[in-house]
Amino acid sequence: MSLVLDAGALDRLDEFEAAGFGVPRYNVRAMRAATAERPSWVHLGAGNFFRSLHAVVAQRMLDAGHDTGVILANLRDPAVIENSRATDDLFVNAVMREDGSLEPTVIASVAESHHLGSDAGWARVTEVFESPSLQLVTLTVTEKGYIVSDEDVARGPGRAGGAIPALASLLLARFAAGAAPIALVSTDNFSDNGERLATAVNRVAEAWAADGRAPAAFASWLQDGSSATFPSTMVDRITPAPSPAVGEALAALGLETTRITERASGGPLAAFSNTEPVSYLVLEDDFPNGRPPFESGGVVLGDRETVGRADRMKVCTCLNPLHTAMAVTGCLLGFTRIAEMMRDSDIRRMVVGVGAVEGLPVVDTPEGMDPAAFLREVIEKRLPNPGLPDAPQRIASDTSQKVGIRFGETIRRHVAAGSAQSLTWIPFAIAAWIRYLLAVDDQGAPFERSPDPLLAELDERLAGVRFGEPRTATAAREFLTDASIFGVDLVAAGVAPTVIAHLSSLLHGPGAVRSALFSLAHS
Ligand SMILES: NC(=O)c1ccc[n+]([C@@H]2O[C@H](COP(=O)([O-])OP(=O)(O)OC[C@H]3O[C@@H](n4cnc5c(N)ncnc54)[C@H](O)[C@@H]3O)[C@@H](O)[C@H]2O)c1
Ligand SMILES: O=P(O)(O)OC[C@@H](O)[C@@H](O)[C@H](O)[C@H](O)CO
Repeated sequence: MSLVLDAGALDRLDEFEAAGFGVPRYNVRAMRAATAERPSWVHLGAGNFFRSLHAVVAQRMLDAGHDTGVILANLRDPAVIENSRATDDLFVNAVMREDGSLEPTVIASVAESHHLGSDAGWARVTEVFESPSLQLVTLTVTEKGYIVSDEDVARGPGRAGGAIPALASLLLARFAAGAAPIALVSTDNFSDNGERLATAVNRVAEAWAADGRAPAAFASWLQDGSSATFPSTMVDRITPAPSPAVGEALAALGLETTRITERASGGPLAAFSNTEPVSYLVLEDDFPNGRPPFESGGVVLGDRETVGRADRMKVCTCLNPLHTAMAVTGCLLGFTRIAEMMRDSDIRRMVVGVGAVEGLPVVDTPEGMDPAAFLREVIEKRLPNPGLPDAPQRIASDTSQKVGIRFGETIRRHVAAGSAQSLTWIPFAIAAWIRYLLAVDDQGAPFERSPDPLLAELDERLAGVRFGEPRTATAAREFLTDASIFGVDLVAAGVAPTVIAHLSSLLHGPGAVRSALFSLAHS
């Protein structure tokens, strides 16, 4: 049977079901009409993670009887929304089980999708923001998406700038249209992501209010604590970019729409997402205009403290620091799959060292969760999942935006506990990142680094550190004082000497990364 995701697919869902695909249990057309009339949820940042987490949560709520879906908006590349519309905003979410089998589901919870760079898209999303029924906006715009440039602020309201000024402009329209309350929900991988979003949006609103581009009352409205809220979240589901192998497995089930294209702005686009079985969405329950019935979508709701602890457990201790350490060493050692790296005993020891030995002793325990059990599941099941096509190269993207979040909190806690000087695996991971930045792999061959907004600046700052010259490791000392990168001044924290010692070993020449890793793993 040949299964095609197109405008007629909604009439052929029985064929998808017969071929083994999960299908929506609700009337998709009725959901779209209800959403157009009473929009409730907008998502900004139409990436893979949205498809495998938010859209799945929305589908579960719809299956359980909720009647409105998600309005998807993307700012940057028009191809992202063109890709969504090409399949009538339908896609397949393929869950890759640890036994190698596949669980595909047709997801239909995206009611509309809009490119914010087009007149029509901006007008429709503005209209949605003006609607009193809108309850929340979620974001996955990557860590760098929260950077607000001075030019963005100077440009004033409109859609030309980055994600945060665009969001502030849409909120200004909401304020002008009656100022109904709203929750603004960051679902990017920061600890305390609610606060981070609030800081970014408020900075823009205050600057516009100060130079008369927005009423002063707009900035106060955003900050009064009850009109606009910024709930914290913990989000978790390892979602690699769509992989050709998963596309082939879906094609074997009869799906025709499995082509993967490369977007001009980088990254693949497909009519499917691929992800793991485990997922967590923990939300601070602070929605001033009401909220969808998230409980029926499998979401855990809690207070700020609970969510913050869950988030720090995952982002600062039990998952993302392991990922970052694996990403940079994996790229240096020539790996292209995380699961394969987990079969390497030295790398496994590094992962245990970063998470269990150095992270767990200073982690906060979130209510109802056990960090040691969470970490065990990450190390024993999730990272080694052979079906999950995750790559160190994906995870290495934007490391400059993440290294402080991944390691800074743990280092600060060790400083407070007086144990910072005993750290060795985290300093090794930081040294490996600097070694990675030299763009020479462990064989001595050049490799292409993953995108990162600071690459050019980092090259300049680390120009004195040279492959094959271990003594140049000390040239990184000044860089290690930069708390805006590392979340803490590593020299003041007493961690810099260990980083420099590791970096010196890593700079010895071909084979030095493997040999330093081996020595540390066996010390
Ligand atoms: N993929 C995962 O496993 C995963 C899991 C947990 C959390 N997250 C969070 O979700 C984010 C996105 O992950 P993804 O897998 O969807 O990535 P992706 O590359 O598939 O999508 C990234 C999205 O962010 C937008 N974007 C990129 N740079 C931007 C910028 N400077 N300003 C505004 N928007 C920008 C893109 O247009 C796209 O919509 C991550 O950075 C992370 O914070 C991802
Ligand atoms: O998405 P980033 O860039 O913040 O980090 C890369 C990965 O560590 C991340 O995407 C994980 O897969 C995810 O956090 C798992 O929930």
